[in-house]
Amino acid sequence: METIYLNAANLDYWKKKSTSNVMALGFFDGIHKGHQKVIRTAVNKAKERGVAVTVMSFFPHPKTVLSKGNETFDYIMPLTEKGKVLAQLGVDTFYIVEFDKSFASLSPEAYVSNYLVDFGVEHAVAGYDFSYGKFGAGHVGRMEDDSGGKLGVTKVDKVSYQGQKISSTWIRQLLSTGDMKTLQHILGRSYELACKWDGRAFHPLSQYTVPAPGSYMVTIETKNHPILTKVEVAEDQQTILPLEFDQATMTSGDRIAITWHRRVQDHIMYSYSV
Ligand SMILES: Cc1cc2nc3c(=O)[nH]c(=O)nc-3n(C[C@H](O)[C@H](O)[C@H](O)COP(=O)(O)O)c2cc1C
Ligand SMILES: Nc1ncnc2c1ncn2[C@@H]1O[C@H](COP(=O)(O)OP(=O)(O)OP(=O)(O)O)[C@@H](O)[C@H]1O
Repeated sequence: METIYLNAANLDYWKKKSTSNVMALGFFDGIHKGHQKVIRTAVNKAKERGVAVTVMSFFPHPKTVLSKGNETFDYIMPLTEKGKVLAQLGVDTFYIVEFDKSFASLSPEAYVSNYLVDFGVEHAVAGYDFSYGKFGAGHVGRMEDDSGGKLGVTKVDKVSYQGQKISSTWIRQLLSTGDMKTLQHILGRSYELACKWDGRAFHPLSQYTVPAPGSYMVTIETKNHPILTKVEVAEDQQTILPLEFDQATMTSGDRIAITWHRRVQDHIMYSYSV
């Protein structure tokens, strides 16, 4: 899979390089089951048509740009990780548009014309609530008209879990309460984050969100093999302490994947001597 960072300076170059494709649209933080349905729909449409499948996302998140920098934003996964998951789902090209004020102020029609039609998109796929263009005024129901009939559009219906729409916002809430079990259901996989080991504790790499402080069962990649063990997330949520494994198996400075299974019931062990 090729990853292409688009901005005003290189836009024309990449337009010329593009070929016919089916494109999935959205920010896709966390790539949960709703996102997966959008992307799989695009992959299937592209296969039917014998063209490439592309994803167009943005960076940074629109909220950080449109809130005048006042709002902090917790990313669920960095772009590199997003790219890996998209590649596994069968995406050929991953476009990341630099989301700045001038891009945000494009009219819905200008966005569809300059970023979809001009990029060889013959069919676009987005979820039922995808919005685009200045003030988020464009929505998936009018995209075909915004393109002047030049592209077809598939709108993917809402994917829910226990009656609630699966969303990146919900993932952030589950991380903030440490509910890794529900998170597993809405991601369709266990939550994973990459860390560095400093000889004493793990520290998350940037653009991951660490679950709420507490104890968790996790799988850690060590030198030789993955181990199932227990860790404690400290109050600062930047320090993850191993509770029960042989620290000699770790190599300092490594990029280590931690897969989160469940929160361990907080309890105090009393011992009595009689
Ligand atoms: C060209 C373009 C312009 C946008 N302008 C605005 C805007 O002015 N205000 C806003 O709140 N969101 C704006 N957005 C963000 C969208 O409304 C939406 O949040 C974003 O495309 C992510 O969609 P998703 O959350 O469905 O993935 C814009 C998006 C695009 C693609
Ligand atoms: N539960 C869902 N069912 C179907 N489509 C979805 C679902 N969630 C997101 N999508 C679609 O996936 C794409 C990416 O959406 P987006 O990144 O806004 O996800 P989100 O989970 O809704 O995020 P947020 O919680 O920040 O609004 C969009 O086309 C959106 O419509």
